[in-house]
Amino acid sequence: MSTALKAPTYLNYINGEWSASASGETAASISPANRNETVGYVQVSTAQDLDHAVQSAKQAHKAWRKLAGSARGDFLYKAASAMEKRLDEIAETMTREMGKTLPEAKGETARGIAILRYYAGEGMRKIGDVIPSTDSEALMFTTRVPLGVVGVISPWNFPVAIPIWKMAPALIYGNTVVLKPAQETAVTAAKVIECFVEAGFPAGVVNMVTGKGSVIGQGLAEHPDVNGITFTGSNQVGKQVGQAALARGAKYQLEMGGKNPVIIAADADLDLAVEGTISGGLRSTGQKCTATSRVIVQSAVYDEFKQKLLDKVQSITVGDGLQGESWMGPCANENQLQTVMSYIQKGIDEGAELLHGGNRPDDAGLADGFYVTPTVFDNVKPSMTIAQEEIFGPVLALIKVDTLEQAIEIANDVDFGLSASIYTSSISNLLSFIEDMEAGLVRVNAETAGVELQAPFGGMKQSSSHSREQGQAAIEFFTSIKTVFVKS
Ligand SMILES: NC(=O)C1=CN([C@@H]2O[C@H](COP(=O)(O)OP(=O)(O)OC[C@H]3O[C@@H](n4cnc5c(N)ncnc54)[C@H](OP(=O)(O)O)[C@@H]3O)[C@@H](O)[C@H]2O)C=CC1
Ligand SMILES: O=C(O)CCC(=O)C(=O)O
Repeated sequence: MSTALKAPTYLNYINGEWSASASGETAASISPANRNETVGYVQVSTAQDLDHAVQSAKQAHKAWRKLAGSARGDFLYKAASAMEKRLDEIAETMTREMGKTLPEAKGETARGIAILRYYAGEGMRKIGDVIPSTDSEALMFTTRVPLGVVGVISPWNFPVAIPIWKMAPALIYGNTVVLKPAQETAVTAAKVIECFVEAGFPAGVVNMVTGKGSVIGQGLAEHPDVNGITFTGSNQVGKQVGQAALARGAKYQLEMGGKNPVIIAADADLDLAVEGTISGGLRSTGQKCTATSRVIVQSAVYDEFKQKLLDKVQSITVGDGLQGESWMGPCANENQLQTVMSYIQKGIDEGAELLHGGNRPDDAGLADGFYVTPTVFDNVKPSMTIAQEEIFGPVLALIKVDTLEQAIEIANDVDFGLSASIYTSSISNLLSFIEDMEAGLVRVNAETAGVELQAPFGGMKQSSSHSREQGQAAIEFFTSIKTVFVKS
């Protein structure tokens, strides 16, 4: 008799209850470290399930919006405490389901908890301004009201932090939520929702429906009772979501791709720059929208930087993120692995020189996972595909330039504008960079990734719908301003 336990099945969470989809269908969520391991089964939901969740959220909104902000905040504090107790378990599930290493998963879960606490506190902060009226007998001020029902469509690369940095501000400002997490990481999402359930949110305030993006994600974007849609993911899907929301007059917010550059100036601390390039480009297997992808180096230090970078990249251990010795886990899914491999081939075909990696690891123990070795290309021209398109994998493209002006020009010569960094010791270099770089996040002597939850986050150009998430900026999306004029 087999003693192997079947992986658990996770349900939708609708109107305060865990329920199976009307479809009767489930999908296996597998481990990218070993395709033969199933982490859990998740619901493949229908439009009918989604509608039930949206109607529950609409009904619950009536009472939720009437609560004091501090009372809503209490629920978020409780969710944070529930999650803190389960930090290790949730992080381990994330690593098994998505592939990032356990320390990264723990860091992300801790960040989710901190985001919940940050927005819990927002319930006590001001939501308007008094504005002097031209009528001396009148009182004029602004206040803010929630949108209503908010649809959250989240990706697999930050399965805890992204849903939370969308749901927590939505909730604190008085909206109710329907979450559609990426199907790849729906087990981790279910565990996040379990923490909200433990916090005792009223029925219908928080809902989760798992299923295909084309059915549940698109369904949310098109649903007439969903008042706001917040999305993080690919450019292509983001634009579709935005168009669907716009077509029916709903508010939307899109965070999409990046093609983030790091500039290494001739006066940089090269050891620091190497460290930041590796951490920014290769942690999470390069699957961050803020990941470093283009490494633009001044010719005076190009060879020295390249050698130092290679020395470090060669020592990276690729393996199962649950194993302590692994520095870099697998790609999150097979599609992503194939995308990365095809970009590597394109790089070779277009004439870039493959300096390191570019293949699957030859360790037989990794054959069932979606692993790729950390990859460095030399002699990359700014017009090459690997210097223009988001790869979302552990691939660094080295580009040589003579001057800082040239570096910034090349850094800006892409469709995206999410994050960018420079390593330099010169004030005039860093001032030019801050002034001229077209990116929503510019960082000096620090890697391109690394978002702080209390600061606005979002991109320029094709990277976003030009709104900002996180910090106090979140209030702009999740509320509408009401201008009040009172005369006795
Ligand atoms: N900016 C970022 O942080 C991210 C960027 N990406 C980029 O996107 C590429 C593809 O990744 P992928 O996972 O396919 O990203 P997607 O944009 O397809 O997925 C993001 C979210 O959108 C959902 N979705 C998919 N199709 C639709 C639709 N028609 N309408 C509404 N929602 C939908 C997905 O659901 P489901 O998972 O169920 O399909 C998921 O929840 C990556 O290679 C990377 O370049 C990916 C993830 C995050
Ligand atoms: O760099 C980060 O911490 C955030 C990255 C992010 O938002 C994303 O990849 O979607």
